[in-house]
Amino acid sequence: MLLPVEQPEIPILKAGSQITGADPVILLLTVLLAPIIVILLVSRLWITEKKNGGDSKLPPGDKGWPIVGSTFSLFKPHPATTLGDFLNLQLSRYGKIFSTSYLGRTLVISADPEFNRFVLQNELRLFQNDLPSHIKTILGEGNLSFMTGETYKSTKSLVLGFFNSWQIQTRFLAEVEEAAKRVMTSWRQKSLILANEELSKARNFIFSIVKIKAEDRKRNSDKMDGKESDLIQYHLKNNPSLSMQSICDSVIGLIFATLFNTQISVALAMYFLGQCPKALQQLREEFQQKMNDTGTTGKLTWDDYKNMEFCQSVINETLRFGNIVPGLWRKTLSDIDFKGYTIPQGTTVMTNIAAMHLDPSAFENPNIFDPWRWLVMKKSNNWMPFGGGVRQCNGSEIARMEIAVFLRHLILNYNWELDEPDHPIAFPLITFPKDLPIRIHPLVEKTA
Ligand code: HEM
Repeated sequence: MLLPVEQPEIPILKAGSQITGADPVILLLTVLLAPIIVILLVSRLWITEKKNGGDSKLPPGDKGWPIVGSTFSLFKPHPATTLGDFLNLQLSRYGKIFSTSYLGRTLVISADPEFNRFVLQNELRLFQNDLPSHIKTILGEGNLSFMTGETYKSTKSLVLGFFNSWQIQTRFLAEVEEAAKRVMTSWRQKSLILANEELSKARNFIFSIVKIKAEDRKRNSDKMDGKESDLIQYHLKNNPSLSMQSICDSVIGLIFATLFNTQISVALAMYFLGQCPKALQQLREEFQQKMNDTGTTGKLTWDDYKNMEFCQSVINETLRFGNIVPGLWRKTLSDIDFKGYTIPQGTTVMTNIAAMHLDPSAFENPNIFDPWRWLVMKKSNNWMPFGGGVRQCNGSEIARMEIAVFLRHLILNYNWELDEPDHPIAFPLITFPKDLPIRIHPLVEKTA
């Protein structure tokens, strides 16, 4: 029987955060400045409205408070497997495309798959990436996601195809297996682990391999033999105008942010599978069957990985229900007409991927972790964990393979259960507040 995954209440105030007393000077200043602030807020909002040509053809919606708009409601932490109160309310009031505002700017939010595909497929022509600054700060500069215009186009052309090449897939597979093995072996000495923290060690291990390679290339850039055996060499050969430092920065920046997504995906899969023993058992049987079929010494091949149907379904479902990237941010480059609405040039648009993933009209019982649905439906227009259009994730195949490798090592070697309640929170990046404490029990039979 499938059980809905527990959706806990999220505490808003932390202990010790209450206001304990009021300074008279601050009170006086507040009274004097309050009317000025209100006038500034209202006029700022009015100016913004004027600049956007009025609201007449914008999708309907609630603008929230002056200047701050709906910022606090929009970014309020909530379980990653839900949409949160704000989005649920707006979607039920205004439908799948609605307007709101954040930090004095109009924001259109869409849960409509047709509109979202239109937005993502018209990147660079009608839309441009427009991440909020706090997300940029969290992810770090030097990331391809923040580049726009010509810089983006030339950098993208360098990485395009590279991540999907046969060579990188097979080479990366060996490195990921090594990272998974190291981490899992170290667990043999423990019974209680903080899974998310442990997985970040694997992420750092993979990251350190890239860093060592980048530094090695930097020292030996004049001795290159012309073979494009990795991304760093590829950059060196094909983009000689880029400085060595910026090549290293871009590769490191790129890998660092993206490895976080994979780390959290594995943690999410462990969390979901831990609550769904039937799926865990079926996955274990598939892994064991594959090992028996190939008679290998435990090493996973690319073909094995591709042919594990239930494992692929578990990954699809984890990416749907976990909502690792809940929304993609864009800005309109011209006025956009869609379904009777006009969205003025310069408006921020958020394609809300989480709302598509949790839409009951697209997924039956969307609040249930049900990997079996993918054995039947195979694919869905509403499933977009890797985005779409030119910015679609270049590492989707590598990410899926990494998740499969980690799950395989984990499931063939351990049983586990949650030691105390924890739940993935959208904060805005996904986090487990307690780092996912799990109790592990080594299996003695077949190991990988
Ligand atoms: C489960 C893990 C991952 C998820 C859910 C994920 C998701 C995404 C999403 C939604 C985007 C689109 C961003 C946008 O449109 O603004 C993206 C972009 C990207 N991802 Fe991933 N990603 C994952 C792992 C990876 C990995 C492991 C790599 C590389 C090894 C990678 C490389 C990239 C790159 C290079 C882009 C930028 C594409 C561009 O801006 O043109 N991703 N990813």
